[in-house]
Amino acid sequence: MTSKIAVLGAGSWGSVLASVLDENGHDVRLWSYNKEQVDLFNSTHTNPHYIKDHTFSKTLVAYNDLAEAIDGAEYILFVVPTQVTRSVAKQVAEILEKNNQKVDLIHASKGIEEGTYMRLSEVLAEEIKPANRNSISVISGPSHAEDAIRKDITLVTVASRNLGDAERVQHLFMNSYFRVYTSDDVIGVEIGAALKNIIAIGAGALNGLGYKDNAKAALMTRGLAEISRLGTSFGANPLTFIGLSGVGDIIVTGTSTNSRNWRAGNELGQGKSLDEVIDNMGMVIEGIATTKAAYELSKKRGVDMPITSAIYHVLYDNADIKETINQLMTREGRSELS
Ligand SMILES: NC(=O)C1=CN([C@@H]2O[C@H](COP(=O)(O)OP(=O)(O)OC[C@H]3O[C@@H](n4cnc5c(N)ncnc54)[C@H](OP(=O)(O)O)[C@@H]3O)[C@@H](O)[C@H]2O)C=CC1
Ligand SMILES: O=C(CO)COP(=O)(O)O
Repeated sequence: MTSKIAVLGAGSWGSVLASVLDENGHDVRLWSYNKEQVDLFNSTHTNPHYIKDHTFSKTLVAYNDLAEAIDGAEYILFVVPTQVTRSVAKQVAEILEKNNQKVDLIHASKGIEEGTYMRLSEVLAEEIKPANRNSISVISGPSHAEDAIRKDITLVTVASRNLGDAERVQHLFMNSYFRVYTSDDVIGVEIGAALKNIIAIGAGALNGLGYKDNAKAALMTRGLAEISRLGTSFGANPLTFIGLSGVGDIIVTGTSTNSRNWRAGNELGQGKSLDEVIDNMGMVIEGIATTKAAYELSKKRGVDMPITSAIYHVLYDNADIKETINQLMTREGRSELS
């Protein structure tokens, strides 16, 4: 069965997810707020700033008018950067209300909203009234756009409070190279997805400083331990953190030069300033804002997150990275599982 799906955000991941859905035969409308990008996409079927050397199918059409993109849609998939999701959701809410339209919501973004410390399913629930929405799902996992667009094997998880809703979303995306598992642990999937970006920045920084495999494995493992501590404090299932949205995503972003978060950390480790790193990337580095949100959240909730705290001080207090690592290494000894 085919569905009408609006994909909001035509950056790296939005255009790849739209392409997967288009290939699966759905009626997909890809929305971008950038008119030039939409015109280029529709005339050349390319999106060169975000996805290099790829021609998209002619059946995938981009829209610049949000109302046109979501008119008649059964599903709306949000793939804009975390910190602008609320503003896009407000625009969507207005249109849905006016149309008296009810949709299923999905998001694929990885972050925590600054200031409110909310997960994105919470942001969507707050902005879009129950009269205009059915389910809210999150799709997440180890999935670099650069690999998925080449149809490399990619496995992700879709989480929804109700497993039946997750199963419907699973069927939208599943194909021979894009395999989707279901979960009802929305909290765990969203927290794993958001916080792995902090660890990816750390792993990149270690690389930039010349540290080798032992150090990176240590950071990723202990990083996952503190993500899991924060997640379970909110009621997440601890097993989620050894799944695709936990260890899976830490492996892919903590070891790959495709990761913007890893690359940002690597450049910081090599001595570049944060402003230089952000200016050069030209794409969203979610881990920067999420480090601040997670650091503040850990303080509020009394959850020990030494790695997040160390990365926060490097990013926001200009702390020296080597000195910060030294402080982590000379902390009092403790039991691994405490
Ligand atoms: N890239 C990947 O491999 C993956 C990314 N993700 C997640 O997907 C989310 C999006 O990332 P990604 O696609 O990579 O990011 P990109 O930076 O590649 O693209 C983001 C898109 O959102 C647009 N945008 C920025 N601000 C606004 C706004 N206020 N309103 C509307 N659109 C806006 C950008 O436009 P412009 O650049 O013109 O400002 C751009 O088209 C992130 O949370 C990321 O963590 C998840 C899995 C994989
Ligand atoms: O989340 C991702 C892959 O799973 C993409 O990570 P980056 O945003 O660091 O590129």
